[in-house]
Amino acid sequence: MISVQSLSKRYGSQTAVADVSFSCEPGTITGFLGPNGAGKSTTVRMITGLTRPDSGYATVAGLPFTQLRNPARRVGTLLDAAAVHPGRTGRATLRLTADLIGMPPSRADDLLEDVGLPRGAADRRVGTYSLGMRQRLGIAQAMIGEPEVLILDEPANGLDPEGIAWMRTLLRSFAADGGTVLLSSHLLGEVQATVDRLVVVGGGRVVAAGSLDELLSSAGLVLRATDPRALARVLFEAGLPHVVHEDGSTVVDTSAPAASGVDAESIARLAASHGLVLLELRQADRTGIEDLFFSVTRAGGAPAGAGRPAGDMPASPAEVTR
Ligand SMILES: Nc1ncnc2c1ncn2[C@@H]1O[C@H](COP(=O)(O)OP(=O)(O)OP(=O)(O)O)[C@@H](O)[C@H]1O
Repeated sequence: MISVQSLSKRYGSQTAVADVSFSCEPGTITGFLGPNGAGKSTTVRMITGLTRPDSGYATVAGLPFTQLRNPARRVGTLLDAAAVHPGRTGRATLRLTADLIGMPPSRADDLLEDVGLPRGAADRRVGTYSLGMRQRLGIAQAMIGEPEVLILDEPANGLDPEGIAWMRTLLRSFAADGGTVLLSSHLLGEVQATVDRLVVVGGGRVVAAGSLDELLSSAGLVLRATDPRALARVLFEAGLPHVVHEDGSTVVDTSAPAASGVDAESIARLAASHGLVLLELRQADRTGIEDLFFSVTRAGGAPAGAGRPAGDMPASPAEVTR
């Protein structure tokens, strides 16, 4: 469990993080998204005790990070994969960490295999590693203490598509075993395929938060019927806000209060009850998370320091900050 309560941080006149709150539950992967300079790293550094907040606090596994005894046994962190001694081998690096936190050397050897750094690579000096290999080593280091929480800053950086798929499987299995994951990333597609929940920041503030399904489905439902005009009439009579597009599709705005509780099934039943044949019925997530990302960061992502409160944002379907 990670709990972040009203964290704020300024550097001189620059607001890096302003009143950020969210929580990450066991068994879930939370994506922490935002454009460059949005305040992700500063927030992660405050959660992990590396940066002191001006106000607010964060707890991990029930305590402020700095108060955890042997924190690596509770919380695994990957904040900078480059911050590893280049002269040591991958195996020596992991064995040293294992020794420091009271884990057996065999744990290091097992993890090297698990993260895809077999003997040949594990016994080479880290200085010769590619960025993707360093990320794999960094993930192994984060997991070596068998923690219950993982906090990873841009872990997919430098991984090839096979590596990204591997990491996704690894994190999903960690969460399936009850682990909590906070994953900061600007790789929108990667986040979409991996996380259950999203916290999106812009200009140091949370501009959207919620489950992935909730945030994506807030774009609405796309319908296509054999008789689009009859469909529009039925939707109008049902009081459901909708837009008919030139290509013949109709989008029902399920984020509107009048459409509260409306989902694909209720729309399908409504159409069927009027004898309408639907050729298509799906969430309006064609551009998916990318659309969400740009809409919320445009809306709330004033440059850090501009001090624009989240409440000033134009109403947007993605505005479900809780
Ligand atoms: N040590 C520092 N001193 C001064 N300003 C800082 C410091 N650290 C961060 N900032 C500023 O705070 C803001 C947020 O930075 P932060 O690194 O947290 O963003 P980010 O979302 O992690 O960005 P990126 O994706 O580029 O890493 C930026 O405007 C940055 O310039």
